[in-house]
Amino acid sequence: MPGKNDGDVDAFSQLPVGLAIAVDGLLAHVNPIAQQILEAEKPDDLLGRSLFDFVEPADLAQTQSRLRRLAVDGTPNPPTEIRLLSLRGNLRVVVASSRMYIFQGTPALMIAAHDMTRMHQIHEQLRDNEQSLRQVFESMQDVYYRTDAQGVVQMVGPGVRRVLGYEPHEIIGRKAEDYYPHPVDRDAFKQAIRDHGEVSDFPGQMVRSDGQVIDISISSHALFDENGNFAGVEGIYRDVTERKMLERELLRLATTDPLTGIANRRAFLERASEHLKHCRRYGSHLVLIILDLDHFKAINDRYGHVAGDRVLVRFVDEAKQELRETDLFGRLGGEEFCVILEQTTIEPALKTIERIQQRMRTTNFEDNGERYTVTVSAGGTENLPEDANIERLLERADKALYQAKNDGRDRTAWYQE
Ligand SMILES: Nc1nc2c(ncn2[C@@H]2O[C@H](COP(=O)(O)OP(=O)(O)OP(=O)(O)O)[C@@H](O)[C@H]2O)c(=O)[nH]1
Repeated sequence: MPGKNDGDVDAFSQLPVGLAIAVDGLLAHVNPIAQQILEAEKPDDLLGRSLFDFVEPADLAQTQSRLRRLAVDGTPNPPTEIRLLSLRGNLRVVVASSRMYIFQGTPALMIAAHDMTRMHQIHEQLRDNEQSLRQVFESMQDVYYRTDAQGVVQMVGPGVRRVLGYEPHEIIGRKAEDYYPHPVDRDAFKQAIRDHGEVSDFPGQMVRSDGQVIDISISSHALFDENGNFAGVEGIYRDVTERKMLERELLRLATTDPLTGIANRRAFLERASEHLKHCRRYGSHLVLIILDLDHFKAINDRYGHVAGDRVLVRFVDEAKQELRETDLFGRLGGEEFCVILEQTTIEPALKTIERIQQRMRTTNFEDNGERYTVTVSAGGTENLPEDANIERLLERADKALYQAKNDGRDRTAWYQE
């Protein structure tokens, strides 16, 4: 016998939602979309079966209690997310609401369900993607950051904890330049961004929360608003302190004489050439002197190579006592050294060298139970306007040194035309 609402069923069936009617908990009617949701080929596959056969076990208790409540007080259930299992065993996510209904004269339950499975899958996927992105972001060695046009930090990644020792919220809202020990570094960075719109591996330094200054490398680009106005900078920076330390150490090893710690031949000649260029530009004076230990071969032969090394190291220490920080001092090789005294003339230079020679005359060495001293000969020259390179001065100083050796050693000779 048709019930008073039965005429509606056909109309409901046209709705773009899944519709199911259950009498005594058993499915009595399903529309095509409900069929689709539950992956049934024909209504008969579903009719007569319990509603709860299709509810995912985890959602079963809650669904049963909601439907029981509806049967008691008759108030329609608001839309709620429920997980279903289709006939093929696939998980379907629906948002369902239910109400009482009279079906063929019998009290029944009408359930309308909106299929959210695809949406749910997209959400899950997005959540997974977001989680992986967050993980990447969290474990990133670099610090992501974004500033506004005034250089105020708008966003900073969690890497800042490791690199600068601050929590991201402590940095956000502050000026990026507050963390630069040298304002010129920040100025150079801003200029590069202005000139090129981006920088890659740009060097700089920052101060950590514990006060330690670290070396950083920045790769960033300028941001612009919709009107094309400069709106800030976005990019990453990374801590390169260790790399810089290694680079400095490599440079030190490449430019230092390992025995005495002063400049090696190559580094000395490079710096000497710079000095000469500077003197030529400003018409200033410099004096170049080669210092050579006397009869050094005999020291090695008599007391051994290690004793010879000790003499070389001691000589450098003694000479340094008489030289100024600004004087250039290097080892040309073997027992041959070179000094460049800037902005000076022969007279004061001679006095400096004489003091070095005097120190060596009074420095006693003791090996194999014997005490001995080592003397030093020197040959010097001044720069001339026509000196185009440092080799010219070295040649002249070498000739003067030869003269000093010939004249009896332990003395200084000056180059004469
Ligand atoms: N112990 C030591 N000896 C070195 C080193 N480099 C070079 N020599 C030695 O220094 C000696 C230099 O000898 P020579 O060039 O003949 O000069 P010299 O004996 O000082 O004689 P004059 O310069 O004419 O006074 C050689 O025996 C080299 O083997 C070094 O790093 N350590």
